Amino acid sequence: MNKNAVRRVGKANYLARSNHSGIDDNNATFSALTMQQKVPTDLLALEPSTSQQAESMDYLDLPSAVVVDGNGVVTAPHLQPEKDERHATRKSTIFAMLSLEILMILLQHADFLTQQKLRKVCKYWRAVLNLSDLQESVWLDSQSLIGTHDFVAEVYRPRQLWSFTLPRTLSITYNGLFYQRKEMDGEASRVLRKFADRCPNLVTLDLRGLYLKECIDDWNVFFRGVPYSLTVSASQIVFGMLDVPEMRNGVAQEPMKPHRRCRRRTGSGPTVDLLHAVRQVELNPANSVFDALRNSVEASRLDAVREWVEDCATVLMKDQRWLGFVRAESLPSPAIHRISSEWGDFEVVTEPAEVSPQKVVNGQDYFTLLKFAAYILTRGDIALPRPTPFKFDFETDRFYRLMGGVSFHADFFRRLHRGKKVIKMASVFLQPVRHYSKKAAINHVLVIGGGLMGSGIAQITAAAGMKVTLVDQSQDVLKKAVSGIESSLGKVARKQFGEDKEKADKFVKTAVELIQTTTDAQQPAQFADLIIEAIVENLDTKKTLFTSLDKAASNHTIFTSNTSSLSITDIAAATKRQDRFGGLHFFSPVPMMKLVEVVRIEGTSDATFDALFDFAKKVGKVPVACKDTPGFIVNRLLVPYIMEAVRMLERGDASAEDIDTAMKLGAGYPMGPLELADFVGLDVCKMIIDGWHKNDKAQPLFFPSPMLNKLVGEGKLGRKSGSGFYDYKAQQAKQAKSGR
Ligand SMILES: CCCCCCCCCCCCC[C@H](O)CC(=O)SCCNC(=O)CCNC(=O)[C@H](O)C(C)(C)COP(=O)(O)OP(=O)(O)OC[C@H]1O[C@@H](n2cnc3c(N)ncnc32)[C@H](O)[C@@H]1OP(=O)(O)O
Ligand SMILES: NC(=O)c1ccc[n+]([C@@H]2O[C@H](COP(=O)([O-])OP(=O)(O)OC[C@H]3O[C@@H](n4cnc5c(N)ncnc54)[C@H](O)[C@@H]3O)[C@@H](O)[C@H]2O)c1
Repeated sequence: MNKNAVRRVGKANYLARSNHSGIDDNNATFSALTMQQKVPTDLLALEPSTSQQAESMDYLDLPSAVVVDGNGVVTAPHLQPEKDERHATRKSTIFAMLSLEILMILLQHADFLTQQKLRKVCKYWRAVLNLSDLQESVWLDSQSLIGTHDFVAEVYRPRQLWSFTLPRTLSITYNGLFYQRKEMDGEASRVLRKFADRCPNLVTLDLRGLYLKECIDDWNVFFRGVPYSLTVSASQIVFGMLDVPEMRNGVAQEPMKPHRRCRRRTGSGPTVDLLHAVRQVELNPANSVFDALRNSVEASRLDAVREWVEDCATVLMKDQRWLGFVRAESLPSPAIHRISSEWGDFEVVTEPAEVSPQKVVNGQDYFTLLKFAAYILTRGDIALPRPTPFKFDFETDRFYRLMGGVSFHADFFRRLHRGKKVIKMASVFLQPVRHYSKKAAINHVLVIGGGLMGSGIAQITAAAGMKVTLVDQSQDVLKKAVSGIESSLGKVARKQFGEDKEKADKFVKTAVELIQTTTDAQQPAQFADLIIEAIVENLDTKKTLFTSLDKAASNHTIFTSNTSSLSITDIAAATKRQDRFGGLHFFSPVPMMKLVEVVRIEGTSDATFDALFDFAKKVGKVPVACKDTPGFIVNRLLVPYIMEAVRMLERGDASAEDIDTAMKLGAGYPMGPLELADFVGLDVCKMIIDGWHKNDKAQPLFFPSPMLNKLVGEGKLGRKSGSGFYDYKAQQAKQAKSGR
């Protein structure tokens, strides 16, 4: 480890001064803490505020944790990860930019203060976020991003940005971008979109800066994918930022003015904070939602809080506010205009804010919020609302949903640092979060295997509006798959839109455009929310694939296999993500068969199972729940049935045609058993039966079939190869000619 990596600083100098955000009290904070608490003397504190300092600190070399207030990072562009080759190999390095305030809290509660004990910090941090792998979390305090969008775009290239493989968390404090609103249109919003694309499990965005209308559009884009979040952040109703005017009946009698300390500066600062205060305040103490909450918390009626949480959808509907980003309370608009004309570098947008009186927050309000959040965090038994109660209505922009995650803005702590109380509260906050995220959002699906099943799965997934990456071993197979998908989508479109060719074409085009193909599964695995494996029915091959995917994929990614006959448990054993593993057994032809068996192994978490169930519904299927028993439900019955038909044929008891006709007309099956075996693929049938035979040699039902083996040996795999029990060549040639 580089000697310079850890700087042991003197007591009076724990952290460099934070020169952003209009608050210069970090040293004061630390002094206060030093007096009150046993503050360490060998604290690792990296907050390089000059590039010189930053250079000497070389945090990329740290073994397990880096605590950097992002402010410093901007001044040290030479620390761009990609410029440092070591970065690429240093997977064990945690490049976490924790906010200074959180660090302070950690310091109070983690007696970690030696380099060796840094892991303890990680533990705490993990506890806060319930991250299973801190290595993949990045805390971006992007106050630092002010005026540095190029830098950001440069540094956080998709392949380089670790947060792109985040399991669940990326926190972006986004106020800086407000100040630089002109840039917001271009580079920054491009970067933002990338974040949003790549971090569908984004937990918290504190978008203080997204005040401007054009920013709000970005905001929309941003939040489409945010599944888990309750943001509690009223902090920007800032103490010390405003000269508080006389209030009558809760209404400011004159426009608020920026505090003299907070005159215009060249960084993020009061403008941002002030506007945040008027525009984007979550759980705003001035609203009735907050009152209800406060009353409950203060009266220690925790059940009422629970009710409140569970009921918040209703409350919000009634109040026409959003939880999380509650529709803003607003300062009296003259105040906005005044500030606007004084500071003059931003546009005032009054829409869609509702104008209503703004109360000034007092310390008690903060505590209430803090208590509330701490309570939510620490009560594992609270059933936090699932997304469903929140009508996630893109049309009306009600896009924010309350779910399992809770995030604080660090300003809670900043503002309260003087009281011991906050430390106490923070200790509550730091309790492990047991009940964290619920269901994963599935926006990007990686389908591996572009054969019969994989291409069908890719088709229906894209048709349902999700991004798909389809992987197979050769470009030829992929080309064939895409052309098959196009033609199959054409049939669906014809059925759906009849004569309306324009609509039909658009439907096909939109879906096809959502499908990308590649022969490399590793790269897209980093960005997928769900992986569906539909490759050859061979346990070793599947395990090899999953082992490599487990390394490449993001932590949050759910893995599934579409296996017909193998044990999902056996396949999942190749990975370290038993909780995010399950079976998704589709039926052939995928676009037409309505069933999906959702298979649960012992380790499958509820969240995973729910997400898979939901996914099946989202792609238009009817899911059924299955245990991981051989053949699940359908194949347990289907395999013996088809097998008996093949043996009947082998014995010469009846012809293929008669067996099939008999079962169609006598038992009402849409296809006869041999037709079906051809349809499924005789190689698939053989692999199933061979596998089961291997597992249970004595079971006569599973004895190999010479006829099946012969056909497969001759490359007669059924429909897909042009012949099997039947010959399809003539039929296929006819279809090709007629274009059907
Ligand atoms: C001794 C050792 C032996 C070993 C044996 C071991 C065997 C083990 C076998 C187990 C295999 C398991 C495999 C797997 O795990 C599980 C399975 O998938 S099992 C297979 C399940 N599938 C079936 O059972 C299919 C049964 N067949 C049907 O239901 C129908 O035949 C059909 C496939 C739905 C087709 O219906 P038809 O009416 O016949 O077909 P049409 O061609 O007329 O089409 C009807 C209608 O649909 C439209 N259409 C056609 N294709 C598509 C498409 N791709 N997408 C969308 N729409 C499509 C078509 O245009 C028609 O529309 P319409 O004209 O009606 O408007
Ligand atoms: N055929 C069915 O009716 C059916 C139904 C349900 C489930 N399944 C299951 O789905 C899976 C796929 O079946 P199918 O019928 O689509 O088979 P298929 O032979 O049509 O397709 C398999 C595809 O996987 C590709 N492949 C093989 N190894 C690969 C790898 N390591 N990486 C990427 N691609 C790879 C092959 O090139 C091939 O294109 C099997 O597990 C099968 O048991 C099949």
